[in-house]
Amino acid sequence: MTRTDDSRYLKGGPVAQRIIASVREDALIATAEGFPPKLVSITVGDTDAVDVYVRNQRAKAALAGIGFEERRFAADITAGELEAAIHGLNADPRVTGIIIQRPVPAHIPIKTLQAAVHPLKDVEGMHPASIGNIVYNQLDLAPCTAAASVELLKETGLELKGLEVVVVGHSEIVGKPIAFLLMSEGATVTVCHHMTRSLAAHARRADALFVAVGKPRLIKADMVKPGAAVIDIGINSEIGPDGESRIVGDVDTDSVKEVASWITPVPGGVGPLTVAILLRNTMVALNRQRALYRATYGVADQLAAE
Ligand SMILES: Nc1nc(=O)c2c([nH]1)NC[C@@H]1CN(c3ccc(C(=O)N[C@@H](CCC(=O)O)C(=O)O)cc3)C=[N+]21
Repeated sequence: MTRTDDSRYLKGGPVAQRIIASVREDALIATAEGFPPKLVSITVGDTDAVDVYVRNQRAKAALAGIGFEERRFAADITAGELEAAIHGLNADPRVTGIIIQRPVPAHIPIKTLQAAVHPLKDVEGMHPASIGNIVYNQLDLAPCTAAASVELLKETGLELKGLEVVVVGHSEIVGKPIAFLLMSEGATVTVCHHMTRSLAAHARRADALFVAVGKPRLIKADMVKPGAAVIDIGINSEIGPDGESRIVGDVDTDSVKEVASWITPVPGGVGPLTVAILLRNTMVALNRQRALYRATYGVADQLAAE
């Protein structure tokens, strides 16, 4: 490949900046109209990956003109107490969106908690109703990492209709939503997982290869079709040769970038864009709430706008 290294990289930063600038415009207008958006992040216990994500949410929410509040709960909180806190946030009209950071301690049933978040405030797109909407092709509010991954594929300019896509990983928060989002775009999607018999045979067919399994450097150059787009969603920490901890993806970037036409770097790829999509989802949630408010109370919104 004669292209410079840099041009192969699908960087999340520039796309995230574009999205955050657009979100900021809408957020400032909504705030001026008396409907300031506010995102509440729920963390239970302590995990590094969550702290990194929350830190970036706080920073980017400030840039986007969206209020941000982190609710931290001790790891020994009961599911009932947490559910009560969520219902309190559901009922609070000042709260636009609620995200429950994963993982939560083993004794907390995450699916029950996720379903406790009101669908109108489900800015992660993980409520069963939100996932159902994706199956019905309503894509304006999708799980953030999945939506960020598809957004980066669109940056390649590849025609998605009929595109041969392989998704490695079938998690409910990333792999499965990516498959549904891409099916909605007309792609031909294969989903691989730990029971798949020959991962390499499937991966080598892919015009676009999404990898979200949490295994450092799982995908090697001989598993990638020449010219493919490779979207690396892995966020693995490992100790580098200098003894320092660093973040690496699920793709062996140095070798794969010699075969692929596009590859997302880790860090600097899907991660920053995930945060921007979360903020865009917060504005989608606000607009849905205002539409419901208008439909329910009619003149109330006009009065607020005068
Ligand atoms: N309900 C839920 N949804 C999530 O999407 C979710 C979660 N829980 N729990 C934690 C993981 C982790 N996660 C990250 C997102 C972006 C970066 C990110 O911005 N990474 C930057 C580097 C950040 C830095 O080093 O400051 C990058 O890749 O360039 C990191 C981690 C989302 N997660």
